[in-house]
Amino acid sequence: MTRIAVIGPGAVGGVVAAWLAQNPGLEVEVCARTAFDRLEVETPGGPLTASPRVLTAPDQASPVDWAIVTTKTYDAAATGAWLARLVGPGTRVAVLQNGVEHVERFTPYVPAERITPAVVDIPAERSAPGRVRQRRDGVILVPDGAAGEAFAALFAHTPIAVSTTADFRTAAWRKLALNCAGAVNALTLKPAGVARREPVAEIMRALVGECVAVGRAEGADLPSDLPEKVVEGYRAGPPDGINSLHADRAAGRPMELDARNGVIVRLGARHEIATPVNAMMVALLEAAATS
Ligand SMILES: NC(=O)C1=CN([C@@H]2O[C@H](COP(=O)(O)OP(=O)(O)OC[C@H]3O[C@@H](n4cnc5c(N)ncnc54)[C@H](OP(=O)(O)O)[C@@H]3O)[C@@H](O)[C@H]2O)C=CC1
Ligand SMILES: CC(C)(CO)C(=O)C(=O)O
Repeated sequence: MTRIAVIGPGAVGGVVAAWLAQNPGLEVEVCARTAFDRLEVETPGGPLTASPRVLTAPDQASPVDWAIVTTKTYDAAATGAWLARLVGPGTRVAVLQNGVEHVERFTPYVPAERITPAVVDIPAERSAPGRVRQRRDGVILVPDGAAGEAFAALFAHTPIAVSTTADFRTAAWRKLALNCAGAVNALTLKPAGVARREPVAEIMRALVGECVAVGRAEGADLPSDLPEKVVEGYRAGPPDGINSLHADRAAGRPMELDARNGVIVRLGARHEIATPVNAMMVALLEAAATS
């Protein structure tokens, strides 16, 4: 029996835990901050339920085969307290978060060679603890190699397409390009359809243009038409789709501003690349969130 702990069963974690728990060969538990009875996920194919064991304090945890991190990037320290109990000699840690610093964020708690970074594209929204709407079956990308393959195998029974890539860096920067544009939704508190306004799309293109410049300096292979492609993607998707930065601001939670826009400014400064539009978004959203 493979033991899996999902740390942070929110939107992404709730989807992942519920799907993994459908395989009787996997023993799934969730490490939660807020307790709930069971997971109820509205998937593209219909309702899905699961009743994994719910742990609410790190001292209830013991070593597992896989620890899957699905907390927000700003909750890394609290996640580290779970990892201290969950990681034993054979444990692998998969980090399913946005941004491009999956490994750096967790090396204070786990050796880098134990960490499998993952790019997650599963749009999901949480309405209450344990209740999630999964908008698409979704995709997860992990690096080539034994750990990536073992992680992908965990999802073989699910409709989530998990695959490995030889160029994880590029995959992560491509996702960051999509996410940095989403700051516009958090600022306006308007879902994806706001991208249909041309002046708003122009701001999104500018955010992504800076991301492309910095990503290339960091070694990612990013096409010049990515800003346009990102806008097209927003316009083609459900107009009422709410990204997780927007969801955080709307709920009064902290936002992953540093991981999604601040990182472009930080790494841009290292390469002497100007990033005024991302810096402006960070400044405005920080100010908007401060009472
Ligand atoms: N939502 C989406 O569509 C997508 C999100 N992502 C990325 O995935 C990551 C997770 O995002 P998302 O699922 O939206 O986030 P959510 O806020 O929905 O879920 C995070 C969960 O972590 C829990 N948590 C916080 N602190 C702790 C703790 N100390 N111990 C245990 N659990 C804790 C929260 O608990 P509580 O219930 O108490 O708040 C919450 O359930 C982010 O990096 C995000 O950018 C990537 C692709 C899509
Ligand atoms: C782009 C999107 C909505 C889906 O994968 C996302 O990454 C998020 O909400 O954080």
